[in-house]
Amino acid sequence: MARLGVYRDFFRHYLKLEKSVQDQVIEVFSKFGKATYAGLHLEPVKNARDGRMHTIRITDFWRGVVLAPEKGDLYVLLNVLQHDKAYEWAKRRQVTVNTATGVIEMRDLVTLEEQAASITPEEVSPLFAQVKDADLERLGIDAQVLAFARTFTSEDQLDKAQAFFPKQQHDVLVGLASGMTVEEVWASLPASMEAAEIDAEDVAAAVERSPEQVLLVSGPDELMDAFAKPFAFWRIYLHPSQRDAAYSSFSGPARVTGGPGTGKTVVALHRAKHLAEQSDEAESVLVTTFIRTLPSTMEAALRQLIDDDTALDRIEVRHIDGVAYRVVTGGTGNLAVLRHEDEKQRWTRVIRTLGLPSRFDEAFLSHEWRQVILTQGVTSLEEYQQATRPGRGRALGHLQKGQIWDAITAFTDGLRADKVWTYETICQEATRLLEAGERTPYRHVIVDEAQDLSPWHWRLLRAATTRGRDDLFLAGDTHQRVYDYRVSLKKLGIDIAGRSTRLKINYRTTAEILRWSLELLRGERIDDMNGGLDSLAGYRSEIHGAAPLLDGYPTQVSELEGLVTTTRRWLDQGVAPGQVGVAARSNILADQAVAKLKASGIPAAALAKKHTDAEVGVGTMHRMKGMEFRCVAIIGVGEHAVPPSSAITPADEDLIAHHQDLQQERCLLFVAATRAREELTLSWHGAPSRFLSA
Ligand SMILES: Nc1ncnc2c1ncn2[C@@H]1O[C@H](COP(=O)(O)OP(=O)(O)OP(=O)(O)O)[C@@H](O)[C@H]1O
Repeated sequence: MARLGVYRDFFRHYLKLEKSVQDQVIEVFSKFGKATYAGLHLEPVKNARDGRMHTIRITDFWRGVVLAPEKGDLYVLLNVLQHDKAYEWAKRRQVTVNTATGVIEMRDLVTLEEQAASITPEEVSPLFAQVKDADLERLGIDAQVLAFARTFTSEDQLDKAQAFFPKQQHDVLVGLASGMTVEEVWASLPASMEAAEIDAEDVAAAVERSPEQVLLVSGPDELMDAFAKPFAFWRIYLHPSQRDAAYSSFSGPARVTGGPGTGKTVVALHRAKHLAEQSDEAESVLVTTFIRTLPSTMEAALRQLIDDDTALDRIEVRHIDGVAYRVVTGGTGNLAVLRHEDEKQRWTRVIRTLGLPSRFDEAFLSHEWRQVILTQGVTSLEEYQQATRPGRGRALGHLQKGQIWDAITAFTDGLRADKVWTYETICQEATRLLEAGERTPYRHVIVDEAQDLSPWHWRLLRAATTRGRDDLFLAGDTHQRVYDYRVSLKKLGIDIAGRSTRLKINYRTTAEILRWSLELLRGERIDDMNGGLDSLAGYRSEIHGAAPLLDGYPTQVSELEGLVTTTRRWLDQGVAPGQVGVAARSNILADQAVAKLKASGIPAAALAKKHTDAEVGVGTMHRMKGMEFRCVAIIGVGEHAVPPSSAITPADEDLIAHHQDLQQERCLLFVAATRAREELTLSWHGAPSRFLSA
């Protein structure tokens, strides 16, 4: 009986096929197991560079490319393309066995040879001058790739070679070019083997050794499952820099940074797996974040990633506020948490009772409490008088600080007396309890979207984690910060010096969408949470597609009509409704979009509610955090809506806060735009947002 493997890279391409072709792919291959070679109707490809390339009929117009090793009954579905393209693709490709790891690898042999022939040697110093041939060979670089790589003088040339080099060899070269040592790259290779054990001719054995590249399915059910959740089966293969960040041992806190879509969450998940598999205590690994929607998706992803139930049980995935809540309640009982409206009323009462001047209104006081008092951990008037107020431009005199301190004390005393809490006070209390106690609940803590945590969250995590090797691991990107907190990790006792990895390849978004999105942040000075500035230098995508579409409309009614047309176009192209995301700056507009789509017969639901794969997901830009969709429409990007004036401190009131608010709004639009995998549209009515004018 024939056995089938699916090349993992194909899953990404599969998503873009029309639904009818997708269905036919499943139909053809679900019968695969029952067939013998003769019954498979595999056609050899004439003039192929690799004689193992075959094709199989999917429909009259589409063919699957299948690798059929000479020995055995194992076949690998490599791609599905239109008839002529399938033959052309198969003709050019060659499958070989990597000499260091024994896994299979594929190259576009024809392009590689053409490119190699067109090279004129340059006078500049070569990119890999420091690396010896013997080391490159030990890392699995074969003679053809080695000869070509020796001609590279820039990372740009190496980038371009990605299109035709074998993936693992390319990854090795990228690792070396980014400054990793030969030993570091060697350690990052998935299970390197002794050269003597590798039979370069035995492709079937190599396929068996390549679970990261080929998903071997045991029968039609598993095949259906894989095609029903293609992303899950495709996300496993890690780049050396990702593998290094996820699987290294660090002497203290470490972090991974990188622009949107570079796989930081994937790294965080692999790190959780790695630490849990190594650990021997129950529930000793915490995975946490400030983004409400993330814990459930991360938990589901961990279940897919980890087979061992014992390791899985050692991991707790919890929202950061939930971590604090559990420490304070001890896991039983409830705390009364103040609603936003009630907090406002309490501030108003305090202002009235103390007769504060009108400039110290409820918004000012709640900001001062969070941004200065809680952020710096101020506990007395004396400390407050000394405290600097970065980001709070309005100067305060001694007397005024006294008034504000009285108001804030009255507010917090009131909370205590009435036994009501805010998430901040729960966090403070949890930290106090942990610092006073003898045991820390976690041995390892992994934080995703770390840029959005506040100083009191960091204090809590520091107090909750046993200090030592691999204690804290942060994944984040300050270019995506959409909340107010700017922290210095070092000042909070979290020193990541020398233990930071920056990822550069965006696996989600096309180069066209990325280029457009990056323009939104051009010239912005973005901090790195560690006293310096962050940079996205070298950040890139190797996937290509259409440029974003920008559309202005005369009225909101016509703009929402436009949204319906765009969404229909995507659905007609075969995009599943759940793979379409609609983002708006305000909840009101998001609700209107849901209503309009539904009234037009398009299934849609708010992302805040339980949104299924059969519905277009609509939400605020904040809600889009950490998500991804094949197609994204950002609506209402008008002059007054993005940024909304309510979110921007007036310049004459506080210039620093004004600039920070504007930057945060730009980051928010950047986050929404970079959720799109393939297509992005932005629309507005009236005049466009000032962010679009660049
Ligand atoms: N090595 C890889 N090969 C292929 N796909 C990858 C790889 N790493 C990550 N991806 C895919 O790229 C997408 C983005 O990954 P992920 O969500 O982890 O990125 P991120 O850096 O956390 O993004 P963001 O900061 O925008 O939330 C996902 O679809 C993921 O499966």
